[in-house]
Amino acid sequence: IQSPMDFGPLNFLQTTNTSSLDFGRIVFNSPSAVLRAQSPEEISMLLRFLSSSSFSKITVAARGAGHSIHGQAQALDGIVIEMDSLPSAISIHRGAESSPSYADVSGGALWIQLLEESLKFGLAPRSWTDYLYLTIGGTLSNAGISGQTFKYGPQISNVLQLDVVTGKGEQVTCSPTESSELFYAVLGGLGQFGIITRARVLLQDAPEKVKWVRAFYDDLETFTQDQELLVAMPDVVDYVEGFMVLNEESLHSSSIAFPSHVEFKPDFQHGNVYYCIELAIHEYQDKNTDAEQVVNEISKELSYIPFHFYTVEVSYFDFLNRVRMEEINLRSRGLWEVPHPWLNMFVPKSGIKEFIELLLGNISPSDFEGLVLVYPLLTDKWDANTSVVLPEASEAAGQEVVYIVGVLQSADPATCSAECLRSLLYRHHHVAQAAADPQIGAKQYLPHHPSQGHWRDHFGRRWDRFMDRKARFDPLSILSPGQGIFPRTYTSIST
Ligand SMILES: Cc1cc2nc3c(=O)[nH]c(=O)nc-3n(C[C@H](O)[C@H](O)[C@H](O)COP(=O)(O)OP(=O)(O)OC[C@H]3O[C@@H](n4cnc5c(N)ncnc54)[C@H](O)[C@@H]3O)c2cc1C
Repeated sequence: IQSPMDFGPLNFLQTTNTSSLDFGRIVFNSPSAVLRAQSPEEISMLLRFLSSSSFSKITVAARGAGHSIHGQAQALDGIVIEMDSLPSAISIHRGAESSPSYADVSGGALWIQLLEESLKFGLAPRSWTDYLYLTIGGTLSNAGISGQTFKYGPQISNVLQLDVVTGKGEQVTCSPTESSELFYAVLGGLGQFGIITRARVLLQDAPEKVKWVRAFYDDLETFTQDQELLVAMPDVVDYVEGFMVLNEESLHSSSIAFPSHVEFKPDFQHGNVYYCIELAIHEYQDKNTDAEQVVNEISKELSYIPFHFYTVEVSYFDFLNRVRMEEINLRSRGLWEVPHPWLNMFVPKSGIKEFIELLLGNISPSDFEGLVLVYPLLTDKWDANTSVVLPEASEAAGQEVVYIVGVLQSADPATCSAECLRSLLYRHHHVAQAAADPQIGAKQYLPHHPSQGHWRDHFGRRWDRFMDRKARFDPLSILSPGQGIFPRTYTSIST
């Protein structure tokens, strides 16, 4: 950028503390300028200018909360738009008989803000992420998954309408019936087709309380069988997740938000690994629900290690905001702002055993720092028109169980040097590559790939559609360069 004045009335900052930083702390690409946009019109003005200037090589990344791992919201020598500068503009609409309740909310607002606002009306979104300090636009650009996904689908299955500024600078309102190609492209679209400035998110009645259960297992097969039993009961169960218990520390750190004394004392010698199922049942004061009884009945159906079944009751807000407690704890120990070489994979049910073996062969369970999440999703709750790709075998088979495995590892520089971090990244890359083999048939969630060839493999038979959508909505490849999918094109287009 020669001078900020080149862009007329837009006010640029040279840089901010956050524009080259993300949660991963692995990639630090500096932009040339930062726009703290005040309105979608400013974003549109910038993108219109860039796509009509034939000399421009400048790229643009929307930055939500910057909770990516590999610089996906960064723009080397380009422009970062910090989306938190837009007014959060949350408005709640209560539905009548046949029309659903929904919220209109800025793409730059955080899910926690939407939760706080909607709870004032006794309403809340149906589908969540585990952590709420992420933006609406950031998670909708990926999928947005958590323990409710088996029941309601990912967050991208719970959106009625979007306002988007395309790579050409056009401001478009889109939905399943209006500019539907753009609507589906943007959902799970990795920021490649447009910038989400407003989303209309489905709401439902919020429960007051939640019965939150943890049950422990000493073998993978029983653990996954019980998880699959639970996701087959969407009428009674509201949330299902699970995690691996690899060492004492992982047992302790995962229990911070769970207010119960857990008596479980596993023996980690001889390479033993344990598992924990987490489930929740909503409690509504004004509906005739007896969550306690539901929990009792469910406990009879499950095959956990005898007696290691723990129940607590917490407010719905505290339940949804549980990871915040872990964040506060980790921050107090200086362990939040450290590198995070995370790997997330969708693994078909048929390959989960082999995948866990592969993973265990490539991590060191005794000193693993962080959490490994393992829980099932049901593919029929995902819309194949969106840009997310699930494992292809599962897509073909209609309703099917796919596991999400989240290797949420921390690399504290005090114990893990730069060399150690490189080695963790290398091992995760190796796991991702080996698991993509048809034998397991896994695909990355929140994907990160080193070359366009890898991206082509990632998208598989959906690659042509992804490219067509790019040509249509961001033909100069201006948007989200940090994903590393398309190189910037310099020729101008007529708009
Ligand atoms: C502690 C933690 C917990 C997490 N838990 C979960 C979880 O439970 N489930 C889950 O699904 N994910 C989870 N994630 C991952 C998270 O959903 C993604 O990293 C998501 O991208 C974060 O949103 P963000 O606002 O920080 O996005 P950013 O990192 O800022 O951006 C991500 C990508 O989206 C683009 N983008 C950002 N805003 C917009 C917009 N408005 N319009 C278009 N493109 C945009 C960016 O350019 C970038 O390419 C977690 C991450 C962390 C760090």
